[in-house]
Amino acid sequence: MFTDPLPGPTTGFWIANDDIGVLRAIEGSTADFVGIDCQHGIGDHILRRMLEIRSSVPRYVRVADSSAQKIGYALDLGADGIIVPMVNSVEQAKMVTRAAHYPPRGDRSYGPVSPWLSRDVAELDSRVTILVMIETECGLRNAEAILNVDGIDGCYVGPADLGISLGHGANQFPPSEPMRTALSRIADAAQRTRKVAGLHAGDAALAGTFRELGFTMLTLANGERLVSSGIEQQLKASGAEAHSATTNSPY
Ligand SMILES: C[C@H](O)CC(=O)C(=O)O
Repeated sequence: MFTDPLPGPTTGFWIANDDIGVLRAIEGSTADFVGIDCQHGIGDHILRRMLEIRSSVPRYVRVADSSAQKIGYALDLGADGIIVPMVNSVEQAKMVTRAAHYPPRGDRSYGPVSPWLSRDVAELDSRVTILVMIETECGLRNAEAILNVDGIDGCYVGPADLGISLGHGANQFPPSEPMRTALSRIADAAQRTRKVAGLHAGDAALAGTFRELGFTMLTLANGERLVSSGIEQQLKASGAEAHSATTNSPY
């Protein structure tokens, strides 16, 4: 849960497959957070192993959908927060907060799993951060009202999905002019509602551009791309021929 004053600029990475080693490397770095992708990336089965060891780097799980089952499962395993895809309305945002909190705030079912998790309901309830993904034309229209929902800590924008929904295409790295306008609207809505504005920057070199638009919480790359660029860098440093298959992927 983010409290006022909101955190300053933060930078994180995604884990999109079963790279527990890369996850531990990110957790041992100065990254501010890690996103674990259970929507397009890894399946739920590996999540338990990923979260069974405590980390001082917050781990936000992107759940597959906004169902109470997916949200409860990630939190029971010890996610510090959830990133919920495709949140388009106030009603959906309210359902998400209810699924993430125990009564009286919500209707989450009790079942902490990871050994290091507290068994105290109030303590468990207070550690949950909720980020909703604004990534459709409808979500953009309702962004301010969604962010205003009590219990929503902020938004996280998926530029590819938002670009597709607005008819500008998936490749928004760097963002086109109409995309910049849309992104500014979301960042401004977050500022007005005193919530965090997050976004996938897709490239470390674009971090400054997105920070200027008002996004404070950025992800730069996923584990596969981190490993890939590390391999390329090592080969180059040794004087060997260096190229990599995935370095140019936006995730
Ligand atoms: C890292 C994410 O997959 C970004 C995303 O969801 C997007 O639509 O862009």
